[in-house]
Amino acid sequence: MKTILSPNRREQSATNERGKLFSYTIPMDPCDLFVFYQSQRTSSTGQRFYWKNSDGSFRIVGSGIAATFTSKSPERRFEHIQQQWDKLLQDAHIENKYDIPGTGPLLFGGFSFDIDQIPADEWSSFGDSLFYLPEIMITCLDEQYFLTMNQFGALDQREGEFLKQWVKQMKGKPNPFPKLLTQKEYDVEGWLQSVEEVVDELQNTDMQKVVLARKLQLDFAEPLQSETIIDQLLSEQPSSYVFSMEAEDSCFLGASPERLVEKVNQRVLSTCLAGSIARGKSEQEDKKLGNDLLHDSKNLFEHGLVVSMIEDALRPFCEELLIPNQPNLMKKPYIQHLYTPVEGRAKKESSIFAMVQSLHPTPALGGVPTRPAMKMIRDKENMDRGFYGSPIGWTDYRGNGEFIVGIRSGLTKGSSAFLYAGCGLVSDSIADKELIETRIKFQPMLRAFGKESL
Ligand SMILES: C=C(O[C@H]1C=CC=C(C(=O)O)[C@@H]1O)C(=O)O
Ligand SMILES: [Mg+2]
Repeated sequence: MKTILSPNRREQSATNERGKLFSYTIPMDPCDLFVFYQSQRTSSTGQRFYWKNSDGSFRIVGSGIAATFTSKSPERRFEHIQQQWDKLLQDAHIENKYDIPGTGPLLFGGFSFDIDQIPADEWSSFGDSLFYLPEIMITCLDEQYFLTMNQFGALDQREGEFLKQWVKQMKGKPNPFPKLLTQKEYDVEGWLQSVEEVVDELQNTDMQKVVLARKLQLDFAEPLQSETIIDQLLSEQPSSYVFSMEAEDSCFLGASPERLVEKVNQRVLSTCLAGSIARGKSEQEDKKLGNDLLHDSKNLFEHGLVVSMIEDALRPFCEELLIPNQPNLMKKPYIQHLYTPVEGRAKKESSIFAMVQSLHPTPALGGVPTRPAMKMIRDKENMDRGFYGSPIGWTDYRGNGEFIVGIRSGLTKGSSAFLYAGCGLVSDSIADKELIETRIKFQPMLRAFGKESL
């Protein structure tokens, strides 16, 4: 079981009990949220987050931490975060005239993949659950911009006006990458061996699927700055979610194609994503590969398990749930996936945290059945996934929110970076093919770190 939390973090957690929250939201002129993130480097490194949804219609950036939320009881972390959040909101003073999701007090953060894995040093700043209520936040929904300020103790509203003027004048480009010194692909032979052992289990037991991941390490000559990587992700992965969450000297970031769950008022959206193939070099080859994927029994099985699980997990929270019978293709640079969109109408009392808890991990990252698959991952992967493959996202004080699955992602810590990629193993998986699939999945993050390929 993990017990992390630096003294610094514990102190910040205590601010939750420090008194009344004052939160205040005002509209503002259009600005570049990413430039704002950059501009906060000197004042707030380690305390920033950035989020862009897949079509770019919703973006948020946060800087400074008004309160940190963690849970002392890993088994009950989802409820604990929710309880602390509800408690804080109970007597908060909120001034927000705008009925816009993602404005006003908002929590941004995520959960680790597996509370029972032995924690790795590189993830020490994140723990099992970590959420921030930002001091300053800019929200952009459909090109409408809002500034939210959160503070314990009365807020001087003139600060907001001052900040708005200041944001208007911001400019800048991120620094270039520091020099790459070494690159390490962890024990490929050992990983292939683990894949074969897992496949053997899948052929000889009731287990149907296990997702096995691996990691790469890159070491640079100087500390990494998260904005350098986000800048690359924003230009190279425009149709993915782009996210970053800093914690002390670390940052978890990536460009994920996979929504776990979105809830706005009662509308619920989720995504079943599993089954993969490369992109073609020509349009014709690309079409052929896509078509092969749509008819490939191994990939269809890998995908179908995700659809059934998501359906079962969301059903109790929804009055209505719509799921197509056949998957589509989702095409991203380097990769195409089998994709089934899910749409539902939430029951009035359904909370996004409860849905996240029930969905995590889907068989796109865990396996079927979940518990034995998680044990298998713990035993065979030889690493701590940390926040890789986990729910990361936001929820506002009105209960709207969105969480994605933190894949196509990596962690920076000082001058090192750790990149992660996994693949869904089923009984007819072939180890070498799965290795190639993980190589394709590393590609976007490698490029974001200035590397062409492995
Ligand atoms: C585990 C990852 O991808 C998942 C999501 C989509 C397709 C997958 C697959 O085909 O294996 C994986 O289940 C990853 O990108 O690290
Ligand atoms: Mg796969």
